[in-house]
Amino acid sequence: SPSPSSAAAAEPQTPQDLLLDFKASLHDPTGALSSWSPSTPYCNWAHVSCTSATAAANATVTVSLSLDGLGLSGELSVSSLCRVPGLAELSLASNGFNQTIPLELARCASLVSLNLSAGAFWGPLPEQLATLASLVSLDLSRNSFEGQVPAGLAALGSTLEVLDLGSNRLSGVLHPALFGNLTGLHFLNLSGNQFMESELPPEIGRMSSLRWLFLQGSGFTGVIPESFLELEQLQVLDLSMNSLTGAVPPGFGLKFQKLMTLDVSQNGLSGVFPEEIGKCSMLQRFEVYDNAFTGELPGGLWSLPDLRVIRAQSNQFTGRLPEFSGGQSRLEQIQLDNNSFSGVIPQSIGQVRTLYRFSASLNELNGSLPDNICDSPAMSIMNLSRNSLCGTIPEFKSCKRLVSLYLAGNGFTGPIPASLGDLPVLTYIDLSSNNLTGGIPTELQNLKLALLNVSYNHLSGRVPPALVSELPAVFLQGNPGLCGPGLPNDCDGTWRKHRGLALAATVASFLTGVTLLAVGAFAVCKRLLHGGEPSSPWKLVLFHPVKITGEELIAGFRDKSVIGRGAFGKVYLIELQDGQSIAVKRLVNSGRLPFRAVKNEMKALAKVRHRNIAKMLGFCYSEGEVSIIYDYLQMGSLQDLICAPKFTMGWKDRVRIAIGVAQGLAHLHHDHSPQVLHRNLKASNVLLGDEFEPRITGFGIDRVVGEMAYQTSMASDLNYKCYMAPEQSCAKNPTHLMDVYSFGVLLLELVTGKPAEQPASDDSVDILRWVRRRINVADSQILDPSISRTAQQGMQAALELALRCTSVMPDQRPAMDAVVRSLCSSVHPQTLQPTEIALEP
Ligand SMILES: Nc1ncnc2c1ncn2[C@@H]1O[C@H](COP(=O)(O)OP(=O)(O)OP(=O)(O)O)[C@@H](O)[C@H]1O
Repeated sequence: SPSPSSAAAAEPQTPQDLLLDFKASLHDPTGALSSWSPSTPYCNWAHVSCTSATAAANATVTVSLSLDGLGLSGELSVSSLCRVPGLAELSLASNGFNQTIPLELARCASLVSLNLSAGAFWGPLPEQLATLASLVSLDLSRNSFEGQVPAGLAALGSTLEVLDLGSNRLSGVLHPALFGNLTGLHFLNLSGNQFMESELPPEIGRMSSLRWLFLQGSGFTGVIPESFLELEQLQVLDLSMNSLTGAVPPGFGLKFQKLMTLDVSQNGLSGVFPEEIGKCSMLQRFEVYDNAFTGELPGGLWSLPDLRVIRAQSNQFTGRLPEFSGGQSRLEQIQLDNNSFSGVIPQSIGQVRTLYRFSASLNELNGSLPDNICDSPAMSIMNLSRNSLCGTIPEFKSCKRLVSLYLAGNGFTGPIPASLGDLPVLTYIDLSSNNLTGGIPTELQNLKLALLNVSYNHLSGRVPPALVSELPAVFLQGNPGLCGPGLPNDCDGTWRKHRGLALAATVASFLTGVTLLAVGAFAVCKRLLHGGEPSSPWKLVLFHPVKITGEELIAGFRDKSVIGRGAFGKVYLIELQDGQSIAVKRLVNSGRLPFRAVKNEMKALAKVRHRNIAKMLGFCYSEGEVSIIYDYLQMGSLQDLICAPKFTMGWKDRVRIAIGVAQGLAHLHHDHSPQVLHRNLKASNVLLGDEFEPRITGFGIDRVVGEMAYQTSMASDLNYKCYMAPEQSCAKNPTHLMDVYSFGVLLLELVTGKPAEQPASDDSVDILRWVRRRINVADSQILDPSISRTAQQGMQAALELALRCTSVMPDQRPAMDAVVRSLCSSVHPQTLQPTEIALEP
């Protein structure tokens, strides 16, 4: 029987032991918890703090753990942690746990604050969290939680003050019962859950203590409930980026005496905005842009003492702009573009000393610019383009911070003020399409301009030399009186000659255009006559002996020879006269790179030689169209196998395929300099040779077609989105870790026996979501049931590896050489020998 000491070791009792047990479950690469040692009292450990309720020796101690941003990962084991007496605060925020919420957390009964934000957690939100009856603050934001917000969380009741579920992948409808009960909330954040399909629950309006309400970007539909009018404590209300419709309820704002920020922009709201908002004396930001509001902006708004920002662009607002209470106004930004405001620009605008952006383009403003328009020392962006303004442009002298000045598309007359040249940071000037006269002031040469568009005015005289050389001619055109080198009139009286030349050039370019059109039409006709074949000359480049000519290759592009098709084009099987078979991928969007560039890339790709990489035999090039020639592998692809009516391959063969693919990918990543990235790994790009030896194909296509064409083709391939790493859509550069992610998806296919994208039947989710939804329930439901139980251990290891490869955080994914090692160590060497496969018809 175990000795007392070993029993104690198995089941730690002191807070110290319990915390050390918890630490043991963490991976702590930077040693942030190295001070956690049995020799020091735990209250002195780093990131642990203790407070005692009374000074008495036996006082209850409350413990706080703040492990934010320590680079921790690992499989959290919280069962011992939850037994630490007095554990009141736990923060694991900004780490990389990549797992579901451990259900044992529900046992941390004394927790007052739980922060798991940005911890790379995923999976459903467990209802069990509702057992944390003392919880005041629950922050689960910025993770990948999925599914509905469990109605059971209502049991947290009125004790809960902060609930942050923002920036997750939560979906479905919000249960009204949830909010009916959480009456103590001060802070509610459901924003950034773009898959939510819910109306705004009126019950939220009954949370009378709410101060911060963030509901933006979460797919909310319907109207703003009237009950929201009662939220008297509100300081911030953000409903932007949803699909809300209808009018804002009358009286909105009447009770918002503490409101500082209101944002309802980017919805489908309409009607007149209620006047009462103009009485919210603490309002600082009023953002209503991109809606369909009509009528005037609430009059009281303009004189609110604290208002800094008005963003009302892209609505249908009408009316005149009011005078400002000059020196008292604290307005910093006024954006009114793309509305129907009319009347003149208020004289007092220059007195608003804090104003740095004033844009009201695309309106019906008229009259002239006030002389003092640039008196605000902060003014930096002014855009009044496309109005009906007239008169002369005043001297701009005081606004030394002006960066952009857009006055295009008005009726301004007179000269361009030379004083613009004295504004030290002025960089963008657009004065096009006005009636300006006189010359372009030489003072403008002092500026470091990125844009000077003065086209379509009545300017004349010599263009200052520095400006001619730096500006595209289009920004000067439409001013027949301007002259200078490179312009139709070079200022030397040779205008006529040039005009003659210009005319000749126009005629010549017209004729060239006609000729090109004719040639183009001829080429198209020729293509049509020849069954869609591109015209020669062919350039056939072979890296291995293949007995084929360009003509024979093109003749082989027949519909009946198509054996596969993907986003990048169709694959044709062509049988050569000597009995050899080749597979030719005819790229549909070849990016039209020049032959030399394509050849160089092809050569580099053809040099990649490995038993798990498909052999590239050569390529054919014609007018930018590229076809790649591969060895034909008669077993087809892994996808063909997995999608067969019954996929009954044993685990041994599956793991051999996985190892082969991993080895091929590791070769691309680690044995080439510069590194070769696949960028399109999926089951259809894993071909099978003799005895199911896998061969990776379709890699490096981005290098052949160019990034633009690659992106376009990838974007069109909705079927295989699930192979793409989540960061792919926003990352600047591709990385090998994106390939690792795709490999992880492929490994999941082998473990589950299911194709990556599931047809509509199986609740039409992709494989990763399918797996993640079940992972909390039981791993045995994930592993392919057709495989004998004896293989379970290996499959389980492969499942875990696949989940690591598909981690949402790229730096949590293993490199491919580590994947190879991991897969190889999970199998018996004998497994690597091929065995028979049973593929039922
Ligand atoms: N070299 C080959 N030998 C035998 N069959 C092939 C070969 N190349 C492709 N195939 C067949 O064609 C199918 C589709 O291949 P293709 O490369 O067009 O698919 P994809 O990867 O979906 O497309 P894309 O690379 O454009 O995204 C494969 O699943 C396979 O059945």
